[in-house]
Amino acid sequence: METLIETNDLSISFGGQLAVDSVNITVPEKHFKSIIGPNGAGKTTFFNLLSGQLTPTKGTIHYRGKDITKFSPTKRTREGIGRSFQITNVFPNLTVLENVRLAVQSQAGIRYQMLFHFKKYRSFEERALEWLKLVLLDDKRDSPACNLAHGEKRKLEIAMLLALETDVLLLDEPTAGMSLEEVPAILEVLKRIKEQGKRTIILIEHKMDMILDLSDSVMVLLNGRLLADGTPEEIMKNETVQSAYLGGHVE
Ligand SMILES: Nc1ncnc2c1ncn2[C@@H]1O[C@H](COP(=O)(O)OP(=O)(O)OP(=O)(O)O)[C@@H](O)[C@H]1O
Repeated sequence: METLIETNDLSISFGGQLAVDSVNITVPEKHFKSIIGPNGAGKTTFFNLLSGQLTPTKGTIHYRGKDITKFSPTKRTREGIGRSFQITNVFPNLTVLENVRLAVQSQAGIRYQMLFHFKKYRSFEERALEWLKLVLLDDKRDSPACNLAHGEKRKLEIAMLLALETDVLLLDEPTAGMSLEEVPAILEVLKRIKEQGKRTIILIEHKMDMILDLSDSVMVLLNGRLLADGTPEEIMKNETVQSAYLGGHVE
């Protein structure tokens, strides 16, 4: 598989403190990589470096062999790296379907065109419905977005991200703030996206047990440094990971 993303010596410091410290990773195409680590380990900062919200103090990021270290978030999305919150905010009074349709239109590059042919509009809507089906939210297609439960809103965000058709999906804790009942539905959505076999997924997740099955690899950050990077089995067996992050209590 072709390497999609490669970081070299990637580092950023805030006020002299290294939040991400010389991280080297490679992510192949169609790979599912999870990032774990305790609070303050640097996971979100690392994500912000990948998506372009932050510029590194040192090091580089390559995407398909191209140096994108200085690219803006918008330019990175155009290149193929999508992150859910880069999407224009969900419009609360529009329906679920309309929100996704707008994301489809945006991907087609006609966001600012007020009038277009009805047939084209229908094809955008059909495409939007496909994304809604993939995230198991098509039954809510006509609900205003503001009426969705928290878990459903996260599904909507994922559908809108999918609609941008980027090769890479950066998902920052999709289950955050969810009730226990809502978590399996998001897991199912992630599984479906993975099974489609089209995207490379990089995911931050605190609920480690839930992502082990899905992940091709797991990277562990601690104090900004890459403590380990390997298959879920390797990570679970890794003694440094067990003592440093898991407190030695891995079943
Ligand atoms: N903009 C910033 N300015 C100063 N320090 C920052 C900034 N962003 C992050 N940090 C610091 O960098 C370190 C890593 O934070 P980060 O949010 O990336 O960790 P995290 O692993 O995502 O944590 P959590 O699991 O709690 O979200 C922390 O010490 C944090 O205080």
